[in-house]
Amino acid sequence: MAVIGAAGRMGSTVCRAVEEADDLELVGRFDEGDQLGDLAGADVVVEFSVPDASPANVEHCVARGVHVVVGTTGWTPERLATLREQVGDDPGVGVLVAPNFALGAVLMMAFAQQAARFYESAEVIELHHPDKVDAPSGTAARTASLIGEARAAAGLGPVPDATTHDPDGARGSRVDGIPVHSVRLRGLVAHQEVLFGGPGEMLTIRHDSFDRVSFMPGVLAAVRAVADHPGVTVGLEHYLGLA
Ligand SMILES: NC(=O)c1ccc[n+]([C@@H]2O[C@H](COP(=O)([O-])OP(=O)(O)OC[C@H]3O[C@@H](n4cnc5c(N)ncnc54)[C@H](O)[C@@H]3O)[C@@H](O)[C@H]2O)c1
Ligand SMILES: O=C(O)C1=N[C@H](C(=O)O)CCC1
Repeated sequence: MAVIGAAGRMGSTVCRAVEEADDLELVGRFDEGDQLGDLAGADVVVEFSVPDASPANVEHCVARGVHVVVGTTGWTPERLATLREQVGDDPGVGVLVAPNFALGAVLMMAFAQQAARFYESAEVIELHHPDKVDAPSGTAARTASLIGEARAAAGLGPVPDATTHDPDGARGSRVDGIPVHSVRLRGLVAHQEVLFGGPGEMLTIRHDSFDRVSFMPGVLAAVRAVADHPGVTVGLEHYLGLA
Protein backbone atom coordinates (compact mmCIF):
# COMPACT_ATOMS: atom_id res chain seq x y z
CA MET A 1 0.00 0.00 0.00
CA ALA A 2 0.99 3.70 -0.34
CA VAL A 3 0.31 6.93 1.53
CA ILE A 4 -0.51 10.33 0.02
CA GLY A 5 0.23 13.20 2.40
CA ALA A 6 2.97 11.04 3.86
CA ALA A 7 4.95 13.96 5.31
CA GLY A 8 2.01 15.29 7.32
CA ARG A 9 0.95 14.63 10.91
CA MET A 10 -1.50 11.91 9.95
CA GLY A 11 0.36 10.58 6.90
CA SER A 12 3.59 10.05 8.83
CA THR A 13 1.71 8.32 11.66
CA VAL A 14 0.03 6.03 9.11
CA CYS A 15 3.42 5.20 7.54
CA ARG A 16 4.77 4.16 10.96
CA ALA A 17 1.67 2.07 11.74
CA VAL A 18 1.86 0.27 8.38
CA GLU A 19 5.56 -0.45 8.82
CA GLU A 20 4.79 -1.99 12.22
CA ALA A 21 1.98 -4.18 10.81
CA ASP A 22 3.14 -7.69 9.84
CA ASP A 23 0.50 -8.13 7.12
CA LEU A 24 0.96 -4.81 5.27
CA GLU A 25 3.77 -3.47 3.12
CA LEU A 26 4.42 0.23 2.52
CA VAL A 27 5.55 0.60 -1.09
CA GLY A 28 5.15 4.34 -1.65
CA ARG A 29 5.09 7.72 0.14
CA PHE A 30 3.80 10.77 -1.71
CA ASP A 31 3.41 14.38 -0.66
CA GLU A 32 2.79 17.76 -2.27
CA GLY A 33 4.62 18.15 -5.59
CA ASP A 34 5.28 14.43 -6.11
CA GLN A 35 4.12 12.74 -9.31
CA LEU A 36 1.62 10.06 -8.27
CA GLY A 37 2.21 8.07 -11.46
CA ASP A 38 1.41 4.39 -10.96
CA LEU A 39 1.23 4.92 -7.18
CA ALA A 40 4.33 2.74 -6.78
CA GLY A 41 2.26 -0.29 -7.71
CA ALA A 42 0.15 -0.09 -4.53
CA ASP A 43 -3.21 -1.89 -4.40
CA VAL A 44 -4.53 0.39 -1.64
CA VAL A 45 -3.76 4.06 -0.97
CA VAL A 46 -4.36 5.97 2.26
CA GLU A 47 -4.99 9.68 1.60
CA PHE A 48 -4.49 12.35 4.31
CA SER A 49 -3.70 15.67 2.61
CA VAL A 50 -5.64 18.94 2.49
CA PRO A 51 -9.28 19.49 1.53
CA ASP A 52 -8.52 21.23 -1.79
CA ALA A 53 -6.05 18.55 -2.97
CA SER A 54 -7.87 15.42 -1.86
CA PRO A 55 -10.47 15.07 -4.66
CA ALA A 56 -7.80 15.11 -7.41
CA ASN A 57 -5.60 12.65 -5.52
CA VAL A 58 -8.52 10.27 -5.03
CA GLU A 59 -9.57 10.63 -8.66
CA HIS A 60 -6.03 9.66 -9.71
CA CYS A 61 -6.23 6.46 -7.64
CA VAL A 62 -9.73 5.54 -8.85
CA ALA A 63 -8.72 6.06 -12.49
CA ARG A 64 -5.98 3.46 -11.96
CA GLY A 65 -8.26 0.96 -10.22
CA VAL A 66 -6.58 1.44 -6.84
CA HIS A 67 -8.70 1.26 -3.66
CA VAL A 68 -8.55 4.37 -1.46
CA VAL A 69 -9.00 5.05 2.26
CA VAL A 70 -9.59 8.80 2.58
CA GLY A 71 -9.19 10.62 5.89
CA THR A 72 -8.92 14.15 4.53
CA THR A 73 -11.85 16.36 5.48
CA GLY A 74 -13.79 18.82 3.31
CA TRP A 75 -15.78 16.25 1.31
CA THR A 76 -18.91 18.28 0.56
CA PRO A 77 -22.01 16.58 -0.89
CA GLU A 78 -21.01 18.02 -4.30
CA ARG A 79 -17.48 16.55 -4.10
CA LEU A 80 -18.90 13.19 -3.02
CA ALA A 81 -21.37 13.22 -5.93
CA THR A 82 -18.50 13.79 -8.37
CA LEU A 83 -16.51 10.98 -6.76
CA ARG A 84 -19.50 8.63 -7.06
CA GLU A 85 -19.66 9.41 -10.78
CA GLN A 86 -15.94 8.65 -11.14
CA VAL A 87 -16.21 5.35 -9.26
CA GLY A 88 -19.47 4.46 -10.97
CA ASP A 89 -17.57 3.47 -14.10
CA ASP A 90 -15.42 1.04 -12.14
CA PRO A 91 -17.44 -0.60 -9.35
CA GLY A 92 -14.46 -2.87 -8.71
CA VAL A 93 -12.82 -0.03 -6.83
CA GLY A 94 -13.58 0.64 -3.15
CA VAL A 95 -13.31 4.14 -1.69
CA LEU A 96 -13.92 4.87 1.99
CA VAL A 97 -14.25 8.53 2.99
CA ALA A 98 -14.26 8.78 6.77
CA PRO A 99 -14.14 12.03 8.76
CA ASN A 100 -12.81 10.22 11.81
CA PHE A 101 -11.06 6.84 12.22
CA ALA A 102 -10.95 6.82 16.02
CA LEU A 103 -13.25 4.03 17.17
CA GLY A 104 -14.62 6.15 20.03
CA ALA A 105 -15.42 8.99 17.66
CA VAL A 106 -17.32 6.62 15.37
CA LEU A 107 -19.28 5.40 18.39
CA MET A 108 -19.88 9.01 19.52
CA MET A 109 -21.45 9.80 16.15
CA ALA A 110 -23.59 6.64 16.26
CA PHE A 111 -24.74 7.40 19.83
CA ALA A 112 -25.53 11.00 18.88
CA GLN A 113 -27.60 9.81 15.92
CA GLN A 114 -29.53 7.48 18.27
CA ALA A 115 -30.12 10.14 20.93
CA ALA A 116 -31.10 12.95 18.55
CA ARG A 117 -34.81 12.21 18.27
CA PHE A 118 -35.33 12.34 22.04
CA TYR A 119 -34.12 15.91 22.66
CA GLU A 120 -35.47 19.35 21.85
CA SER A 121 -32.00 20.95 21.83
CA ALA A 122 -28.72 19.76 20.29
CA GLU A 123 -25.36 21.53 19.83
CA VAL A 124 -21.89 20.33 18.85
CA ILE A 125 -18.62 21.72 20.23
CA GLU A 126 -15.43 20.56 18.51
CA LEU A 127 -11.99 21.36 19.94
CA HIS A 128 -8.77 20.88 17.95
CA HIS A 129 -5.10 21.86 17.73
CA PRO A 130 -4.57 25.35 16.25
CA ASP A 131 -2.68 24.03 13.16
CA LYS A 132 -5.92 22.64 11.74
CA VAL A 133 -6.88 24.52 8.55
CA ASP A 134 -10.59 23.69 8.29
CA ALA A 135 -13.55 24.59 10.49
CA PRO A 136 -15.86 23.16 11.48
CA SER A 137 -14.12 19.80 11.71
CA GLY A 138 -15.27 17.04 9.39
CA THR A 139 -16.37 15.05 12.42
CA ALA A 140 -18.51 17.91 13.74
CA ALA A 141 -20.09 18.50 10.34
CA ARG A 142 -20.91 14.81 9.99
CA THR A 143 -22.26 14.59 13.55
CA ALA A 144 -24.49 17.62 13.03
CA SER A 145 -25.69 16.23 9.74
CA LEU A 146 -26.59 12.87 11.32
CA ILE A 147 -28.42 14.67 14.15
CA GLY A 148 -30.26 16.87 11.63
CA GLU A 149 -31.34 13.81 9.61
CA ALA A 150 -32.56 11.97 12.74
CA ARG A 151 -34.50 15.02 13.93
CA ALA A 152 -36.14 15.44 10.53
CA ALA A 153 -37.10 11.74 10.43
CA ALA A 154 -38.66 12.12 13.90
CA GLY A 155 -40.61 15.21 12.86
CA LEU A 156 -38.74 17.53 15.22
CA GLY A 157 -38.65 21.21 14.27
CA PRO A 158 -35.73 23.63 14.55
CA VAL A 159 -33.74 23.69 17.80
CA PRO A 160 -35.15 26.36 20.13
CA ASP A 161 -33.13 29.59 20.11
CA ALA A 162 -34.52 33.04 20.92
CA THR A 163 -31.39 34.85 19.69
CA THR A 164 -32.27 37.82 17.49
CA HIS A 165 -29.05 39.84 17.83
CA ASP A 166 -25.70 38.12 17.13
CA PRO A 167 -23.56 40.46 15.01
CA ASP A 168 -20.31 38.53 15.61
CA GLY A 169 -21.59 34.98 15.18
CA ALA A 170 -21.38 34.07 18.87
CA ARG A 171 -23.94 31.32 18.30
CA GLY A 172 -21.52 29.48 16.02
CA SER A 173 -22.12 28.09 12.56
CA ARG A 174 -25.05 25.87 11.58
CA VAL A 175 -24.87 22.50 9.88
CA ASP A 176 -28.27 21.12 8.92
CA GLY A 177 -29.81 23.42 11.52
CA ILE A 178 -27.54 22.26 14.37
CA PRO A 179 -25.26 24.90 15.97
CA VAL A 180 -21.58 23.92 15.72
CA HIS A 181 -18.84 25.68 17.72
CA SER A 182 -15.11 25.39 16.90
CA VAL A 183 -12.32 25.84 19.47
CA ARG A 184 -8.62 25.94 18.44
CA LEU A 185 -6.21 25.54 21.36
CA ARG A 186 -2.50 24.67 21.63
CA GLY A 187 -2.11 21.35 23.43
CA LEU A 188 -5.24 19.76 21.98
CA VAL A 189 -5.37 17.03 19.34
CA ALA A 190 -9.01 16.24 18.45
CA HIS A 191 -11.97 16.45 20.82
CA GLN A 192 -15.74 16.83 20.57
CA GLU A 193 -18.76 17.22 22.81
CA VAL A 194 -22.30 16.64 21.62
CA LEU A 195 -24.84 18.30 23.91
CA PHE A 196 -28.49 17.31 24.04
CA GLY A 197 -31.00 19.21 26.18
CA GLY A 198 -34.56 18.52 27.28
CA PRO A 199 -36.73 19.80 30.11
CA GLY A 200 -34.64 19.57 33.31
CA GLU A 201 -31.81 17.46 31.83
CA MET A 202 -28.76 17.39 29.60
CA LEU A 203 -26.93 14.49 27.93
CA THR A 204 -23.27 15.02 26.99
CA ILE A 205 -21.45 12.62 24.67
CA ARG A 206 -17.73 13.37 24.60
CA HIS A 207 -14.78 11.88 22.77
CA ASP A 208 -11.08 12.77 23.08
CA SER A 209 -8.19 11.79 20.82
CA PHE A 210 -5.11 12.59 22.90
CA ASP A 211 -2.70 11.18 20.30
CA ARG A 212 -2.88 10.44 16.56
CA VAL A 213 -2.25 6.76 17.32
CA SER A 214 -5.96 6.74 18.25
CA PHE A 215 -6.80 6.85 14.54
CA MET A 216 -4.56 3.95 13.53
CA PRO A 217 -6.67 0.87 14.40
CA GLY A 218 -9.49 2.32 12.28
CA VAL A 219 -7.20 3.25 9.39
CA LEU A 220 -5.58 -0.20 9.32
CA ALA A 221 -8.97 -1.95 9.59
CA ALA A 222 -10.15 0.12 6.63
CA VAL A 223 -7.03 -0.70 4.57
CA ARG A 224 -7.67 -4.41 5.14
CA ALA A 225 -11.40 -4.18 4.29
CA VAL A 226 -11.69 -1.55 1.53
CA ALA A 227 -11.34 -4.02 -1.36
CA ASP A 228 -14.39 -5.89 -0.03
CA HIS A 229 -16.53 -2.72 -0.18
CA PRO A 230 -16.80 -1.66 -3.83
CA GLY A 231 -18.16 1.80 -4.57
CA VAL A 232 -18.05 4.87 -2.34
CA THR A 233 -18.70 4.46 1.38
CA VAL A 234 -18.93 7.44 3.74
CA GLY A 235 -18.09 6.69 7.37
CA LEU A 236 -16.14 3.87 9.03
CA GLU A 237 -19.34 2.80 10.80
CA HIS A 238 -20.34 0.95 7.62
CA TYR A 239 -17.26 -1.30 7.97
CA LEU A 240 -17.93 -1.93 11.66
CA GLY A 241 -21.53 -3.14 11.48
CA LEU A 242 -22.80 0.07 13.09
CA ALA A 243 -24.88 1.32 10.17
N1 LIG B 1 -10.28 10.99 9.29
C1 LIG B 1 -9.58 11.12 10.41
O1 LIG B 1 -9.63 10.28 11.33
C2 LIG B 1 -8.67 12.30 10.53
C3 LIG B 1 -7.79 12.41 11.62
C4 LIG B 1 -6.91 13.47 11.65
C5 LIG B 1 -6.90 14.38 10.61
N2 LIG B 1 -7.78 14.25 9.59
C6 LIG B 1 -7.75 15.13 8.43
O2 LIG B 1 -6.64 14.73 7.62
C7 LIG B 1 -6.15 15.85 6.91
C8 LIG B 1 -4.66 15.98 7.18
O3 LIG B 1 -4.44 16.31 8.53
P1 LIG B 1 -2.96 16.48 9.10
O4 LIG B 1 -3.10 16.92 10.51
O5 LIG B 1 -2.17 15.27 8.79
O6 LIG B 1 -2.44 17.71 8.21
P2 LIG B 1 -0.93 18.08 7.83
O7 LIG B 1 -0.98 19.51 7.38
O8 LIG B 1 -0.01 17.71 8.93
O9 LIG B 1 -0.61 17.12 6.59
C9 LIG B 1 -1.11 17.31 5.30
C10 LIG B 1 -0.04 16.83 4.34
O10 LIG B 1 -0.58 16.88 3.02
C11 LIG B 1 0.42 17.37 2.17
N3 LIG B 1 -0.15 17.89 0.94
C12 LIG B 1 -0.60 19.14 0.65
N4 LIG B 1 -1.04 19.19 -0.61
C13 LIG B 1 -0.86 17.96 -1.13
C14 LIG B 1 -1.11 17.40 -2.41
N5 LIG B 1 -1.63 18.11 -3.42
N6 LIG B 1 -0.84 16.09 -2.61
C15 LIG B 1 -0.30 15.34 -1.61
N7 LIG B 1 -0.02 15.82 -0.37
C16 LIG B 1 -0.31 17.12 -0.15
C17 LIG B 1 1.14 18.43 3.00
O11 LIG B 1 2.42 18.73 2.46
C18 LIG B 1 1.21 17.73 4.34
O12 LIG B 1 2.38 16.93 4.45
C19 LIG B 1 -7.00 17.03 7.35
O13 LIG B 1 -8.05 17.23 6.43
C20 LIG B 1 -7.55 16.58 8.68
O14 LIG B 1 -8.76 17.22 9.02
C21 LIG B 1 -8.65 13.24 9.54
O1 LIG C 1 -6.50 17.03 13.35
C1 LIG C 1 -7.40 17.12 12.51
O2 LIG C 1 -7.38 17.97 11.59
C2 LIG C 1 -8.57 16.22 12.61
N1 LIG C 1 -9.45 16.25 11.65
C3 LIG C 1 -10.61 15.43 11.55
C4 LIG C 1 -11.86 16.29 11.51
O3 LIG C 1 -11.81 17.39 10.93
O4 LIG C 1 -12.88 15.86 12.01
C5 LIG C 1 -10.66 14.33 12.57
C6 LIG C 1 -10.07 14.69 13.87
C7 LIG C 1 -8.66 15.27 13.72
